[in-house]
Amino acid sequence: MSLATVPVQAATAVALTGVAKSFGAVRALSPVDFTLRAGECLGLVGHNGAGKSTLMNLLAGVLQPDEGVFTLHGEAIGGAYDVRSAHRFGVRCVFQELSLCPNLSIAENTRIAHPSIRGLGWRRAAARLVGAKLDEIFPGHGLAMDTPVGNLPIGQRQMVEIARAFTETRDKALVVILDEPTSSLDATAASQLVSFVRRFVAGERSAVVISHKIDEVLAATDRVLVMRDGRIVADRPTGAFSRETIVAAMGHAAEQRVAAAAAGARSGPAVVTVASADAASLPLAAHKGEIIGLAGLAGHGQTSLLLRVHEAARRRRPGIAVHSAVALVAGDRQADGVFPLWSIERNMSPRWLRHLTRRGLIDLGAERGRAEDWRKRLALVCKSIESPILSLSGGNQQKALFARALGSPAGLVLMDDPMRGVDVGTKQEVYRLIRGEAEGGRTFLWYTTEMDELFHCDRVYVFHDGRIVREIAAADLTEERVVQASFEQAPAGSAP
Ligand SMILES: Nc1ncnc2c1ncn2[C@@H]1O[C@H](COP(=O)(O)OP(=O)(O)OP(=O)(O)O)[C@@H](O)[C@H]1O
Repeated sequence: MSLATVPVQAATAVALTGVAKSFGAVRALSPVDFTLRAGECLGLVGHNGAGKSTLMNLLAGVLQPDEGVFTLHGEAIGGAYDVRSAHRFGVRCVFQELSLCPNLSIAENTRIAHPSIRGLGWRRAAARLVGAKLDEIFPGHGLAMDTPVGNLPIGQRQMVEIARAFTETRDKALVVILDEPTSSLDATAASQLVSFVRRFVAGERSAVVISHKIDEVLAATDRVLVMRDGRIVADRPTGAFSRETIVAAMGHAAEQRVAAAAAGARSGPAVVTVASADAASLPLAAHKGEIIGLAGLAGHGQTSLLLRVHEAARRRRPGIAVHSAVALVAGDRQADGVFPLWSIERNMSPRWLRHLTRRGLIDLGAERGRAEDWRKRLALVCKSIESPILSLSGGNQQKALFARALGSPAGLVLMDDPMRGVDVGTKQEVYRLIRGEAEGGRTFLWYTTEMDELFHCDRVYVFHDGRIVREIAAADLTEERVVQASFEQAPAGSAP
């Protein structure tokens, strides 16, 4: 990187001037100028693969720029800039692909990010610091600091990653980057985080929020930068944007709500039934052609139900009957989704292969053709579908998982909060696809933490504490009903 001093205003916390980054032939970032002011919460939005994470990984010292000048808190960086230098300047990052070690406890993971916690009793000190931060950001989180992180569901892991980034020792957190911080949080935790970030920047500290949840960006930020194909294409105070103008600046067509509830969808045969576990839980049934939403606070049994149904398709599970082949779109793509050493194409095709086999041999041409078709349908941004899956941005990896499930012949598709990190334009395409597939007779069980997505469902089951406490038909669905039911201890029957 070429280094020189650039003049900056006193209130500028970060100025990156003319920074560019390529990965081989992929130009991830054209030279861009980026500034972040002290006391500001900046929203960074753009389509999947626009270059948001790359730009922030440069600021976090994870990647080195090909060219450009860095100035932090008025000081021009005069040498190599890496993760350690970023930490010294108070730059912290909450990564989209969580960076916690699964075999270590919450306290031990905190120590890794904060080397100044040392000496006798470091574990207790780390537990106290991160525990206090969790209490401050997510009151009522209920986490024990000696729990191995790998035992936590993804939403709680995301909370730990966030609290760890904001934890302060003698090293202060001055600039915190949050890359898709609420992608696995339910609405309550997400709004706790937004309130905390507003308090955080009320002093002279700054935050950058990367998100595909546009309403959240509008609520949390002071200014919004829109990126497109490695460039910054719009930079305005948040108040000067609306949801529609942000979506348009990203290069997406205007959003349209897909018609909900296919009339009479329920009349088909049951594809899956789950008996009630006890008197405090309702049974579940999904019929051919139905889109069934699973709602409630994160971690209240929705994912575990999907996994039990998935297992029941292979071997008998008490109380669950599955009358179809199943495909799963994993929500925790790092743990359950991608095959990290395989190409994009190979990651898409495992569920299709049986149908692409001729005389015991895989028809590679057909596999390639189908993968190319899904690449186009989902606007997957990549140089080639033969590239490694890990060369894709997070949202594009998620699209490959969609292609794997939707391209399979399975009659029942299980979706575990599958839109994590997927951009607004692709979501619209996927919603249309799901509705079209349902009309063609496919059944969907769809757990989502995004309230808006429940309105694409024909019926919704609300979970609390591992039980189904409410069934709501599309016609009766309101946000208030879902929120109210999320805190119910026992079934209240169908909505009136
Ligand atoms: N390690 C890598 N190797 C090759 N290409 C990469 C690598 N990391 C990122 N890219 C490419 O750089 C481009 C920008 O990716 P980036 O992750 O910055 O996008 P993004 O805007 O954060 O997307 P998303 O919303 O999906 O997270 C993409 O085309 C991506 O495929």
